[in-house]
Amino acid sequence: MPPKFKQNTSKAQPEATPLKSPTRSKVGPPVKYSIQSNAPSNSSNGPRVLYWFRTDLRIHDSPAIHHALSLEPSAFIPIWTWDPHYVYRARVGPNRWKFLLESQQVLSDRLKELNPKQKLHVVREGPTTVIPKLIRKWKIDVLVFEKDTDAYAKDRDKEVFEKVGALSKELGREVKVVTTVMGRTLFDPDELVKKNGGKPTMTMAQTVKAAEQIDPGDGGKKGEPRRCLPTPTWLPDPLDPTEMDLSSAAEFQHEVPDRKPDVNEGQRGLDKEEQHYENVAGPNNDFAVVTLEEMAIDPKMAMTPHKGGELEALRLLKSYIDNEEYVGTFEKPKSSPADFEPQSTTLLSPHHHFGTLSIRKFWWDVQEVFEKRKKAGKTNAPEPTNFPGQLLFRDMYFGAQAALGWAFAQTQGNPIARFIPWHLQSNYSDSPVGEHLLDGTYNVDDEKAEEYFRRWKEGRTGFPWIDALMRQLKYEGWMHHLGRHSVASFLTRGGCYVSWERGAEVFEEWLIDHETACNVGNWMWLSCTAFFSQFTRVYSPIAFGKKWDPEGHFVRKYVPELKNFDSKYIYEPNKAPIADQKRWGCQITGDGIDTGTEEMAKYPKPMFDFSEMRSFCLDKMKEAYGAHLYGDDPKVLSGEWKKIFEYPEGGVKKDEAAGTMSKPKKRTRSVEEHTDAYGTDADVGYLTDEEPPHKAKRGNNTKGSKGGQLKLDGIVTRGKK
Ligand SMILES: Cc1cc2nc3c(=O)[nH]c(=O)nc-3n(C[C@H](O)[C@H](O)[C@H](O)COP(=O)(O)OP(=O)(O)OC[C@H]3O[C@@H](n4cnc5c(N)ncnc54)[C@H](O)[C@@H]3O)c2cc1C
Repeated sequence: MPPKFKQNTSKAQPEATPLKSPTRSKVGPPVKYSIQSNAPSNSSNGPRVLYWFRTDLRIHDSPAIHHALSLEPSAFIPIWTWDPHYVYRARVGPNRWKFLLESQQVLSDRLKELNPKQKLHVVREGPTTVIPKLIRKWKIDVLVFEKDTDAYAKDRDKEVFEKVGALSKELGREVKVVTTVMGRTLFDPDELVKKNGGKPTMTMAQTVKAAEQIDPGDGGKKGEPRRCLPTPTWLPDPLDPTEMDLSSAAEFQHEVPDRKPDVNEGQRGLDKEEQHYENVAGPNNDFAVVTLEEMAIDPKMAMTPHKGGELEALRLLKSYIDNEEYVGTFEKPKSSPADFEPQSTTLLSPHHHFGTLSIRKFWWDVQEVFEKRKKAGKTNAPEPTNFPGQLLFRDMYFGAQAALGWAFAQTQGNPIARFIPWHLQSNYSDSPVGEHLLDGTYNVDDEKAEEYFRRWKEGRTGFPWIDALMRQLKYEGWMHHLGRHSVASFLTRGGCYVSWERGAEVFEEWLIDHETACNVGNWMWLSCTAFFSQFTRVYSPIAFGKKWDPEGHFVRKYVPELKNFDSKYIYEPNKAPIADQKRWGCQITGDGIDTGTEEMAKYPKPMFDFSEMRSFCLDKMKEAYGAHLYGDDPKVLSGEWKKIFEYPEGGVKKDEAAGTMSKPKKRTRSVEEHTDAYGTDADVGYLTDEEPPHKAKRGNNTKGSKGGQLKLDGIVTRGKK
């Protein structure tokens, strides 16, 4: 008889042997739960288990699935709840929806492979209302899900706990709620915080020190993430279809959510009513995965070439792991932000976010490569710039977020966020879950800053490196880490002097790998709000791209109107003689709204003098640092900071003459003295001042290939003819 779990070890466990103590094998999985290897049929007297998938859309190395199956269920019902919070209140663009829906479909197919009666049951209602109803209707005994330390998730899960507790009393029988360890990070973020003295993890050193005190609980060493768990090879049945059917349940009152406010309204694209909440089990009453069309999202707007789903994640991981040289020598600062097809880093981040790839599998597979290389006398790249270091950075941000909750993702009330009187600051409102939460709007204190922000977002700043990166983000949903450095520095302290929160919101909307902890943490880092403070290190929007990609292949792909420009002008096309601009089919003029014609495109001039704005920002940063204010300071919360920085009380602050931001003061030091083409994150070795060699290049890297032009059909629309 086949065991319920596939053993990922060289020594398969003997059949019908419940494992009492965890054992370790080379690649990993100690077996924490007893494995019953009876015939693959439902246990007749086991509990009915409702399994709630969230950010764990996989069957490999899943602590919660593992636990659920160890209960030997008489029925196992895997669900996904279609939470209106993510549909209407969190910013999610078409690309991320596409990635999620693909991931769900692949998961559903994977479940079906394990048992033809199984699938992912998508229930189209918020979890806090639908779960108690499902428990009642399906006579569930145990609800199982994986822990999540995101601020929203914590509140939501607490509410589910309370509601199930109340239901349990009402029904007069025990309904258990089991939350298993978090599978989305290497270490439990709450544990990291505990071992860090109750404080947010703010540096790599703190994170590693805290991790070193955590026992993985599987026989492994302190400081090591726990080993991977086996993949199930069989699943129990759900209930029979008549019992599953919700349409016939008179007591099942489907709650259609309030659509307003809908922060995603502008990007649905199809001129039709949304249908995804019409029926709790979908239009065919079969719990099918929602479609983009049902959400009124135009599939043409979901252009990302990056595919969701566990199989793609495992395929990608294997392709890297098979390339031992790449894994062993990978150093983030040496990977090029200008590489594409393939990119220079793994692009596994969206899979980590949705849990289509276990973060621990990535960790342990890399460790195995390191071991192999060590045995062969080869050296491996050092932490933190190597792959394990990258994963630890991720945990660091999760630890910081876990300690601070909602406050982590905003300035007001945030004790780690240095207060900087940026333009376009967030508006706040009191809220039932806490004081001073972002209300989703921002204050346009300066029209010019608003224009800079719009042009940055839409990739029409007139700086081709910045515009190429922003268009890559918008259309593909991903950007290399150092590209993110460039555009984040440019929007905040190294160009536009616009609040990091505006940038984080755009990333939230467009990234397929959006992860609040990492996004907010990195935006605070790049804007020198928290984690990093060397604000004199500014990325040049010209020199930085040029260093990596002198020929401008990346710019030519994503800003195709410049594709014929000579390399000499590709980063500063405004400097090209007019006759050449005409010859190359693109005039450098305007603000980028009028994109010209097929015959003669238009690309904007730089929207400002970078050197001037850089100096202006440096002065402002110096002033802000001098004031020593943080987000939780009473002067920040009360608005008294406006007096300190002579900030306008409200409305739009315009320069008398031209409606520009208050004039940049001339600095005594030259721009060159400050402008560091690479920037330096000495603390973490993100970047070095060295010439960036393409050391950790992937096998068939096509950087520099002629085939790199992007066919941006429908992207860069040519206006009037
Ligand atoms: C302004 C800004 C915003 C960001 N927003 C996000 C976000 O929303 N979600 C997100 O996952 N990452 C974010 N990052 C971090 C980083 O840019 C991405 O994780 C990385 O580029 C993803 O590409 P990759 O999978 O090829 O990374 P790789 O270089 O292959 O790294 C492997 C994995 O390590 C993790 N990782 C790598 N670098 C970081 C980092 N600095 N912080 C946290 N985790 C890291 C990711 O899970 C990644 O998949 C942001 C960085 C910046 C500067």
